Amino acid sequence: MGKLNMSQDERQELLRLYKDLRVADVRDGMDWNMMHHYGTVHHEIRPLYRTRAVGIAQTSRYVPYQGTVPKLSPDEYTEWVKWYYANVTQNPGMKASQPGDFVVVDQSGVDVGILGSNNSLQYYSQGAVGFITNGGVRDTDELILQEVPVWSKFISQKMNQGRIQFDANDVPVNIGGVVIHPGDVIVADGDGVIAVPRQIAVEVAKYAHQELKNDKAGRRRIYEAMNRELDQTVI
Ligand SMILES: O=C([O-])CC(=O)C(=O)O
Ligand SMILES: [Mg+2]
Repeated sequence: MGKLNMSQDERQELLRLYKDLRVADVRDGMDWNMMHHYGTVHHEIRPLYRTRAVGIAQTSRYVPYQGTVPKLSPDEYTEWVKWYYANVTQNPGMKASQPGDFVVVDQSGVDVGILGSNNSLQYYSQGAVGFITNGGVRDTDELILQEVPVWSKFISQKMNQGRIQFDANDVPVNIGGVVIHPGDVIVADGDGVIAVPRQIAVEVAKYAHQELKNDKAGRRRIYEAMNRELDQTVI
């Protein structure tokens, strides 16, 4: 698969349209486009902490390691791990290409913490806005401290070597029952993750905003009746 063919104009427009939408609004916008069956990533994929992120999918896929681990001394193993990360797993793998990327990782169910506090911070510093994997994350205390927004299926203590290998970048991947294509819009918050196919993203945003607007007005009336101080969710 080649590089994503998306103009900067389209990218900026999609990011602008989705910036303030809640996952629930986007869900509604999909329903309003007869996409009831699609977009919602399985609810077992959860945020590490309460946060939100909106970005454009940058995908990569990993599969179980098909080789064997040679019998090595600990010092030889240090070298082997370097070789493994440079050639089999991380370095040829996930990346952030540009600001606004949502890093989407299909790790084929392998029990490793493919995302940790180091690699995710690196991609975050390069402009990635969020991370989702259908597998594990590790270094979770630091991920929370660093405020890197991550959604995952589980926490895993394990490193990659001997367990998982890189397969492909920029391909459609199955994340929690949704095929996420490079260029799809990803919205994630405390309610989980939803992916909007790029082809319908403008239409979906239109009706998502309709729902958000109605919801704000309705809750604002209740706030006022309660004499409750208004916050940014109702103004
Ligand atoms: O090294 C890894 O594969 C994942 C990790 O712990 C990190 O990036 O901090
Ligand atoms: Mg680490």
